[in-house]
Amino acid sequence: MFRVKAVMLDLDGTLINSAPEIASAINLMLADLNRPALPAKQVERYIGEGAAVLIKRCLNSQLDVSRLNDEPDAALFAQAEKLFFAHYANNVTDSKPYDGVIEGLQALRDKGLKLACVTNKPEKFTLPLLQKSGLAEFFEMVVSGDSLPKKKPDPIQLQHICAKLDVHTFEAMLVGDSETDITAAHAAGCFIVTVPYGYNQGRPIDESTVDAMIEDLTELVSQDLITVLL
Ligand SMILES: O=C(O)COP(=O)(O)O
Ligand SMILES: [Mg+2]
Repeated sequence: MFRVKAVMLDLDGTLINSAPEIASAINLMLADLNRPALPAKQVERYIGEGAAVLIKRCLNSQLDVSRLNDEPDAALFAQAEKLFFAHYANNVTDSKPYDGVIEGLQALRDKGLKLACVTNKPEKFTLPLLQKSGLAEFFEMVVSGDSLPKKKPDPIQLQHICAKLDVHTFEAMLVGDSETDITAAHAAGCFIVTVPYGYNQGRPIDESTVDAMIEDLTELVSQDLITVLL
């Protein structure tokens, strides 16, 4: 049982199953660059540290795995980023929430918790996606990957949200799907709960690094994991 005033929720892989649309936009980008398409599951493994890291990994995917995060040629990267952003703008709002998300958010809000969305996704994609999927109304705050000078795994987004919501970080919980979320939550000093269905670079979550694991968002309330601090 965790005593909190606020719950922060990751977006890609926690609230929304965005990998299929991200993979198709990536493959349209690669086609424009005359490069071979990547399997959607491979693109999914590159998600989690923002658009720039995703694009770099896709451009480096033919190289030895140890060079996945190398800096590609700057002109090539700039061209790829422009193409990816243009293609992703066309399908970003097609992505859908996972089962249990709407019900889970409703139950958290009904308990009187303050809710915020924290994502490494750029803001120009985050906001339309939240609007179109019907999730925007649940959040008092949304902090995207380019809203602040740094993003997860840095704790700055979580610290910023807690300061704005007027809660201590130890009175807040992050619900996420990846080691990026776990590292950020540990650094901020908030609780971390994970879902198993998202994008953790192809690895299962290490249970010993989290406060709890849930199958879907409804379990936060149905399993009595949260007590609301007054
Ligand atoms: O855009 C990403 O890299 C991942 O976004 P997330 O932080 O919502 O999982
Ligand atoms: Mg995520």
